[in-house]
Amino acid sequence: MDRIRIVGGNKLAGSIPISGAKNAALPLMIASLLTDDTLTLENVPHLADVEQLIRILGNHGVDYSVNGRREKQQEGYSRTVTFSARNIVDTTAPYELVSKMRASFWVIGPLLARMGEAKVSLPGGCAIGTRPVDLFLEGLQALGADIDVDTGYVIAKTRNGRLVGNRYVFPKVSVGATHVLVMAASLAKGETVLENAAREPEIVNLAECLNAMGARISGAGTETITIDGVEALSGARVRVIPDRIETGTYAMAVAMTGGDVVLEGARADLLQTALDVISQTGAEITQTNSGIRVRRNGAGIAPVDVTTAPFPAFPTDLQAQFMGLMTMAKGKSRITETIFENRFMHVQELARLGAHITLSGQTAIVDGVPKLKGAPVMATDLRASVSLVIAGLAAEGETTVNRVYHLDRGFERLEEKLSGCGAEIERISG
Ligand SMILES: CC(=O)N[C@H]1[C@@H](OP(=O)(O)OP(=O)(O)OC[C@H]2O[C@@H](n3ccc(=O)[nH]c3=O)[C@H](O)[C@@H]2O)O[C@H](CO)[C@@H](O)[C@@H]1O
Ligand SMILES: C=C(OP(=O)(O)O)C(=O)O
Repeated sequence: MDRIRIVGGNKLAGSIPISGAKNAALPLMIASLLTDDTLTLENVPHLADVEQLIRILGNHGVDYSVNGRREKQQEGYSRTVTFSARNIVDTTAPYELVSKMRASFWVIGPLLARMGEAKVSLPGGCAIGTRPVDLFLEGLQALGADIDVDTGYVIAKTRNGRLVGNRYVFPKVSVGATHVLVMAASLAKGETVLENAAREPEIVNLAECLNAMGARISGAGTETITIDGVEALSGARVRVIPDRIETGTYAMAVAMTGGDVVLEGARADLLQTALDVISQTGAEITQTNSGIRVRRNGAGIAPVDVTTAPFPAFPTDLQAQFMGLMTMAKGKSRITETIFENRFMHVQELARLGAHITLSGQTAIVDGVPKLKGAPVMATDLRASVSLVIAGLAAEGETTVNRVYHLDRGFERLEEKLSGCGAEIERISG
């Protein structure tokens, strides 16, 4: 199993290209199931989750081809990928495929809307909480689907071959359930109004994609989304937005090690709350023509309290990384997680590097220390793993991060991007 070896202490300086967003690319790829035409996606990141979803879509009959590459771009960087679901050959998404990645459950929306039926295994994914699917099922039922759950599978059928538009109020904000209902309602008969919908930029990217395919969606990015269903969707060419979580992660790395880095292609409007918080810790953040510049000189890291919440608030997917940064703050900070009940798996690993953190329910109290010391660590999920990388970059001596497959789910060429800015970081295979 691969490991990442880091020798900490170097400031970061230079530029890091920000990849296409994993969490936007996945729903856009799934949207290809809604049409028998070709959907071309630009800026698709080269990640394990993307490869896994390609396998899942392939099982339903989706062909794909990689036909474009940015100039001077090396193998493995974000690329243009074409998806074609001319014939759906299977409406079942089996356990063996779906259990590896939560977002693969989302195929239920387009399969049901286009084919009138879907049988999809209950999902797996990162070990960050129980992650039920009740809102998906309730929402699809509101659009007229009959749903059964049997032997680990959700079996969904339309009554007369087509979903029917309706008003649905999410009892709780859910990114995934919003993606699924927006996709499903696009092909439903009549109008759907989704209230208390997720407002994440990835929802906006999906709505832009569906509208380019001929859907009639308004209000994406607000809490009320209106979808006027159409009979069929066509192909389109759409660009995946830059990854706001990767952006925030590298910004926090610079805020922790010190230095001066331009995050090429990053968009501040996708993570303004997180950038404001990083500024409060003492880093200087400016939007430039080419991206976001992050600088921190010798001044110490100021402690800042944060609470995760749905967009536009501070994202849960940056909570672990921010905790990494706060381990070396000059004082105490409180980090409260409100989205997932078990997203503190990094706490005990950060402690191995010398961090002082105590947990009180859903709040972590981080008592900053003047220095961390390298150690072998491992994490059980994607963002927790990268928080250990950030802490390792600032720690004295050598840190080895095990279970790199978590990082490969969501960070394209992580060690290359960081070593390009002066970090001593390498992958050790085997
Ligand atoms: C691939 C992808 O885009 N993943 C992101 C997506 O996950 P995902 O879409 O799974 O997250 P949700 O927004 O659905 O989850 C938010 C909360 O709602 C709960 N819930 C959700 C659905 C449901 O049917 N019932 C229910 O109770 C969840 O357990 C969680 O407590 O949004 C999360 C919240 O920003 C991010 O951390 C993930 O990185
Ligand atoms: C939790 C995440 O992904 P998933 O929803 O696929 O588990 C993530 O991207 O941080």
